[in-house]
Amino acid sequence: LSCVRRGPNIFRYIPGPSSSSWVFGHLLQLRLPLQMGDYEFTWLKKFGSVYRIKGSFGEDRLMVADPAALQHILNSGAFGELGPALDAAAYAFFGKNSVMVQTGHEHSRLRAGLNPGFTAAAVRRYQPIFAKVAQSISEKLNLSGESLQNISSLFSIAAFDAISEAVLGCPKESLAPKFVEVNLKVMNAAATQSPTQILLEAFLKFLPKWIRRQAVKIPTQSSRLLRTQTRLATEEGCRVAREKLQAVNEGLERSDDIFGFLLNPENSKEGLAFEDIVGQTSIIMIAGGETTANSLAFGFCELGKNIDFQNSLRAEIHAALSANASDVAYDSMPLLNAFIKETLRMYPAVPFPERLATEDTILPLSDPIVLRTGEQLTQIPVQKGQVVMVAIASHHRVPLLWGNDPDIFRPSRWLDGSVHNREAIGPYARLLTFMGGGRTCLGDRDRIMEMQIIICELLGKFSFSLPANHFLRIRYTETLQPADAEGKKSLRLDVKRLL
Ligand code: HEM
Repeated sequence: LSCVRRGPNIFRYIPGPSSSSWVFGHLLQLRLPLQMGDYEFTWLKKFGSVYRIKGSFGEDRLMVADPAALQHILNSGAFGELGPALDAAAYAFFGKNSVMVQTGHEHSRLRAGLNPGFTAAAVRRYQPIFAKVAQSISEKLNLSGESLQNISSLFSIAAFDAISEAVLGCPKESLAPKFVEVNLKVMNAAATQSPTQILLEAFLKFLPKWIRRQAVKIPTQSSRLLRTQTRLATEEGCRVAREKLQAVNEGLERSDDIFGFLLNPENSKEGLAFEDIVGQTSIIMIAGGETTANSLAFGFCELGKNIDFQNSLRAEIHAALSANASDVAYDSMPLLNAFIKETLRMYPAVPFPERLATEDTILPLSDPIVLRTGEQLTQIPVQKGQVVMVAIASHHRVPLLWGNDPDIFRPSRWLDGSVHNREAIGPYARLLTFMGGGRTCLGDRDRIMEMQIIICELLGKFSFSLPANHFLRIRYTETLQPADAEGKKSLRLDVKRLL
């Protein structure tokens, strides 16, 4: 039964959807559907948790949602690089020194140096920052005479404020206005995904990595914006870091934000250089801000749909606040945490990152697949150079793992035993939202805390409902984004102050 067929042609026999476009394969259906998952989740139901799709120009790719295969991809070291398009995008968005574009020893060195800034103890220091940011959203809602609010843009600004204070140690008002403006614009640039862009990316895979990474220099409007953004991020990161070092030289106390912490040689046993630290400004500001803002927005949309659940969650919040408003035990609130987990399950910010096999390897499978030939396969041989999709969003909808209604937003699944208790691959709640293995997201702990604090503050004081004729589009724009019918980032909710 457990046969392993070797040779490059094995993929031909792996079932998957048929494609009518040799040029695009399935990339348009995957990346530009009206609603994210329109095709992907149908394929998952039809072909199971590992199937073949077509990339551009006839390329075969695997969509992988199977737990054992994902464990291998993320932890074995055999998939040591990002896929070509993701690598070029990460390089363009985050710059050449960012941890995400490093590989091998250099990646491990940077991770080891950065980790101490993101431990649970470190994250607890940021709690007052998140509380302040949450209150500022409340104040904006209080001051606004309108009940209809674009919640997603409020969350974007708040998440940027939070990251700016927690990481750089300064309010966004003290950053260069151009830097702030460009950062807030840059995710909208990602939203300009089009067939042309996907085609351009398709050509990149034929080029060596160092040339591919120069694609950001092609003089288009969006690459100009990205270049400006990484330049300004490095300049602002350098300026802020220099000011911190100077303050210490003048005998002032060290700041305990992430940069301040990492610039202290006592905290960085791996000896991070100045450039190593400031080189992370862009990834932290962009990856950290938008992902959180959009996750919150999707969560509030679900609250707007389910008023009964919203009321129950609010009752839990009021009880926790009245028990101890100055030190809320967020992790001990069952509905709050079930709600956050369900939001991150249904709306994983990065739904299908690519990985490249850097050596020949064998993918083990939890669930055998049946080839077109009728043969059953418990392992798939993968050759060096093969691109696979880490199908996070699909993994989160495999019925065996999450219960028989995985397409439904149902926080109670986390409380009634529907969720699997297999070995976790990712760092949080058996989800893969923050990835897993050596490239696990660095910001997972503080994002959970930020979400807990913002949800408690807002739900404690306001009610949220969906306006009539509401339409939410879930767009893939490198990350998942809530959008209106025209595809513009937006989520409007009716907000009412509670008496
Ligand atoms: C809800 C919020 C967030 C989500 C869902 C999220 C998700 C992810 C995912 C899926 C990856 C892996 C991408 C890949 O390798 O293809 C990643 C990487 C990363 N994230 Fe996050 N992220 C979030 C917030 C943050 C925050 C707040 C920070 C920093 C303060 C952060 C910093 C990073 C960094 C530095 C990496 C690169 C790690 C590496 O390549 O070794 N993220 N994130």
